[in-house]
Amino acid sequence: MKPIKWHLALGMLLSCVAALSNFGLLFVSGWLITSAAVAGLAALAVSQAFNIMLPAAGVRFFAMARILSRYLERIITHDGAFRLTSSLRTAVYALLIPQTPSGLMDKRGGDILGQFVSDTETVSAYYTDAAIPFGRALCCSIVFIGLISCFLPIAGMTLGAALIIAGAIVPIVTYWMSYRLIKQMRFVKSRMQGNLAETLQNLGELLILTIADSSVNNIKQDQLYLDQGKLKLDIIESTARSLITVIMMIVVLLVLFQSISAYRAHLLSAAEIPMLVLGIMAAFDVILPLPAATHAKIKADIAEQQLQASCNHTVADQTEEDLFVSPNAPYDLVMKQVSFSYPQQPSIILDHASLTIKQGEHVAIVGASGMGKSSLINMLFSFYPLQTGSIFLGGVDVKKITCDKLSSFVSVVSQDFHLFSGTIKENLKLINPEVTDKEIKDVLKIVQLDQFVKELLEGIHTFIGNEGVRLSGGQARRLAIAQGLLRKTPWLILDEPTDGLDSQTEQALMQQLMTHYTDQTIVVITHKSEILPLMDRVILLQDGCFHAV
Ligand SMILES: Nc1ncnc2c1ncn2[C@@H]1O[C@H](COP(=O)(O)OP(=O)(O)OP(=O)(O)O)[C@@H](O)[C@H]1O
Repeated sequence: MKPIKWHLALGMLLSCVAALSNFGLLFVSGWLITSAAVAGLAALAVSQAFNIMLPAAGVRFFAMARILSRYLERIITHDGAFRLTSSLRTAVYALLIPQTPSGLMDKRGGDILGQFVSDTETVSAYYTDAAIPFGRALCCSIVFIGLISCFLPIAGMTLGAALIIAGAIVPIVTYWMSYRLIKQMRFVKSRMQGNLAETLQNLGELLILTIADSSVNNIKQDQLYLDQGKLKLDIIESTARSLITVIMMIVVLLVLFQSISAYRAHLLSAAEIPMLVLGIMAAFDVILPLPAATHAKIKADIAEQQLQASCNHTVADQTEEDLFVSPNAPYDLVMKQVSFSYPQQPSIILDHASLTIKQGEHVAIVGASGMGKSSLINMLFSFYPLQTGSIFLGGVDVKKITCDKLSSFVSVVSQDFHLFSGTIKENLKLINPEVTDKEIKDVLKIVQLDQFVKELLEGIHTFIGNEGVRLSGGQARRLAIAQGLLRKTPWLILDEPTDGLDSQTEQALMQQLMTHYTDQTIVVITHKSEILPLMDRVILLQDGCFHAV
């Protein structure tokens, strides 16, 4: 973060230099043009050679400084904003990941994606779109008032009062008028993104159920609200800008009258009158972007609140030392007096339940639907806190084992497994890059996919589509099991591994697993009674307790 800070400070400095150069350019040009007009350029050059050369050089200097500083400012500030976005995204990602999935339980995928992409961008844009305009306006205003006061103190005071009204009061009123609307728009935008993501994801089902139209209508309505909101914000912003312009015109007129009076009193030369007037106009150049900057600030404030709310959930209270905690062999699982229910859910999944599974055992967990068999995986990985009791793996409380570490000991093939958009081989290599073609062949044989792959024109190089859409449900599930097997962990948990398989393939798959993985602990969560005889032990989960069958 330290190098970025310097980057951001340099951007702010260059932005101020650009604004001061612009002011200097108009200020000095005003003097030069009028001097030339009043005295006649040739006569002036002859009579006041030094005085004409100096402002002319000043004009060139300020013109060059303005171009150069604006160019450098753009490069530095935008580079700074990109760096800020990337470091913010990294930080948000690092905070979001450990919460999975309990901290994100009340959020939708589209929402999280929207937050990750647009909120981080909006917060970073605070720097270019809000911090720089406000910082520049503050710093430069002090310089402008000081300079104008040197020539005509009353003009400096008039400018000061006007800058306070235009640069502080107008933005405060803009903030007050826009905050609620922007907040509501942020909410509607997030809802629309969520709806859009879900509609696209489930388009097939929505079309079959003929409810796609209502989804599309919801999205259209939200878009309409956003368009109308954008129009209102534009009106507020342009009204505020117009108000600033009106204030500027009034100040210009006032300063003009004050300058003429000062000229008559021989306190000011004729050439200094347009210089002050042009200076006043240039001073307002730093105030005009403030209504837009106010909107950027509101958006960044709201985005920051949302990000903080998302990132502040903490799940496992692990310490730095826990990063080095590892289960010890033998990797037996011991559950002691565990009680568990999901947050804000009345049903009790486990009620002071105890269970031991020894390393190398092949165990089936059965029970009626909704009893909480799959939830055991969430408990093992500490995704949700237990109400009572503890779970130990290899003698270590799983609460102390980081998710990363635990997953190097336990592979889970859940019911909602995930396949990547790529080939069969790529999906397997992604899980274990070291895996050889021979190992791939062997594992495909174990999961009963060898024959199917042999018949494919491109074999293991066949593209399976997003989430494996080009495979049947049973084939996709077996590929997911192959992924789990290639992780080569001491523990393998398979949630409904034979769902969607004919009984012959089911038996062949389970037999292969049982004979090839004798050292591995295999826990199968299942409803299929046909595979139970192949297991060492069957455990029934009923009414929050484990029962031997
Ligand atoms: N993430 C979650 N948040 C809140 N409640 C949940 C969550 N996951 C599951 N549940 C609830 O917990 C209960 C147990 O669900 P679980 O999926 O563990 O049951 P199961 O025995 O595996 O069911 P099935 O055999 O049908 O797969 C259900 O009532 C379910 O609604």
